[in-house]
Amino acid sequence: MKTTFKDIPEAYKIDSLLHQSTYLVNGELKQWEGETAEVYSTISSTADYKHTILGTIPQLGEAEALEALDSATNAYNKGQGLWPTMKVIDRIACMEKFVEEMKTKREEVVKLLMWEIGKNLPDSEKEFDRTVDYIYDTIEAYKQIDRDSAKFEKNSGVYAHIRRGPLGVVLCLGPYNYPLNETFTLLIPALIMGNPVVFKPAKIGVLLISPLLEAFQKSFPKGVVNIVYGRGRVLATPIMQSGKVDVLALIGNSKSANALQAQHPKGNRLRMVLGLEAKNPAIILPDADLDLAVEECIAGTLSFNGQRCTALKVIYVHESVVEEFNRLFAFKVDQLKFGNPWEAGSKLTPLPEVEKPAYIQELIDDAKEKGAEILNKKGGETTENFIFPAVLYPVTKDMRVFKEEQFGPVVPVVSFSDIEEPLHDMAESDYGQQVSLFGQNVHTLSPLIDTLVNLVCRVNLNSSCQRGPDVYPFTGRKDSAYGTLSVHDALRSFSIRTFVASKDNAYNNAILKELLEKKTSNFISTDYIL
Ligand SMILES: O=C[C@H](O)COP(=O)(O)O
Repeated sequence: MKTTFKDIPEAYKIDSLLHQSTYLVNGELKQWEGETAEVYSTISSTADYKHTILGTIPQLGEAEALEALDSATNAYNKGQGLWPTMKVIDRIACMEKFVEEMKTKREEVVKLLMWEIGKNLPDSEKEFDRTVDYIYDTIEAYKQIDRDSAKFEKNSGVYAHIRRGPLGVVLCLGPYNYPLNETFTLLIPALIMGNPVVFKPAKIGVLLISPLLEAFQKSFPKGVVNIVYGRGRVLATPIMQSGKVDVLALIGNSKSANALQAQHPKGNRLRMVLGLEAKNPAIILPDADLDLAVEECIAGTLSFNGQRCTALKVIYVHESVVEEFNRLFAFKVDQLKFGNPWEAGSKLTPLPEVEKPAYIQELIDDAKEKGAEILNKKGGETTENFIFPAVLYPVTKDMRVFKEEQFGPVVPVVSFSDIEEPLHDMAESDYGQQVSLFGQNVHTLSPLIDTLVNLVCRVNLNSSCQRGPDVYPFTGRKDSAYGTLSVHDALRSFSIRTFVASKDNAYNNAILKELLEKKTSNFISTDYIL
């Protein structure tokens, strides 16, 4: 498929290059006149369907990174700064102002999601709207946090009121596949709990943050949100080495997380909230509804071209139904429409990572050399920034596509004769996020689910894997995650529980009453008896 500028509808056109020349530090939108880097677009604007230049972003240096860090450090000021001591209601007001400002930028951000990362229009709109909802839900959850905690059982005569407060300065690094939504699942809870943030957007999906810079600047006190652009090793390394980061919040890969953690003087004792790799399997049992399994596996493996940590990355099918599954699945994959993100029905879109098609091709070649075949007619067809998903079968454990997190459009199918085979692989895997289980017999499913919940954190019954709804815990075992995200859990991940204890309940209650009347900075739940 070829596309030229003339094919791009007026509403989605970008007429000139986008030069982001400011960054946000200490409440100021600072002008940058130094080195810049080109940002590429995944959209074809030329007949030969190449990645094209969309604009430029600043490449800040170590000095600017440390300036941003100092600004956040001052806003925290060892827990005595403006942000951690601000009254709860005032912090909520900042967040409410921000979300109102953000909503005015929907059109711009959605357009950039399409141009920068190639996410199709419905999913780009969903990413924006889901983020807005996430912010509102976070505000509501914050008002309720810990209210429903169980009371302490033992009556020792010590009375307490429980509080929840911030942890300190957060370094926030987001992913390219959900540059707005997933980044904000770190940023928003961190902020509302009273933690100032230094945020560096990912290399891809960076310009779409620009329309929001001003909203951040207008809504939060100085130093609370700092946004810097540039190379991770230039910016994040000195920030981590300074030892001033209290929480590393990252969605990305474990290699980066390990490297950053090692740079921090506190190393293993550093608090972290991490969303990392996964190799979520689908397991299709002999009695599965195959039509349903195929539909769900299409969405699970290939939504946003498979570039989701929650994507299904290997499909295990019982040998008794593998032939039928493969036939139905391969046929459906070939029906998926490839096109630019705004085109109606585009399920597959150009890939934002320049090197991704070649990488996927390597996985295909390796699998073919070791005995797998491409089952679908279009599998492996390429243009410069796209490769049509290949369904590979039979995939075996020695193949790279079985071992690596492909994070792209290629689907390995493995057949099994005994359920112990996929269970064994899952137990041996470095990852443990989710699984999709397809079957109908309750007596077979229930013991299996009991086993699976100790291998992963979410079992999806007759449905594909996903993060949402955002009120559910989002986490993983082993190298898949550290800490838990979701509207409610993330508030806890970015805070610590403290309490005030007294043997005199009347006195404790009087203090509590006073604090509540004055509107405190840390959320106070109801009182407890220890
Ligand atoms: O890339 C990982 C995301 O958490 C996936 O989120 P999603 O399941 O909502 O697409």
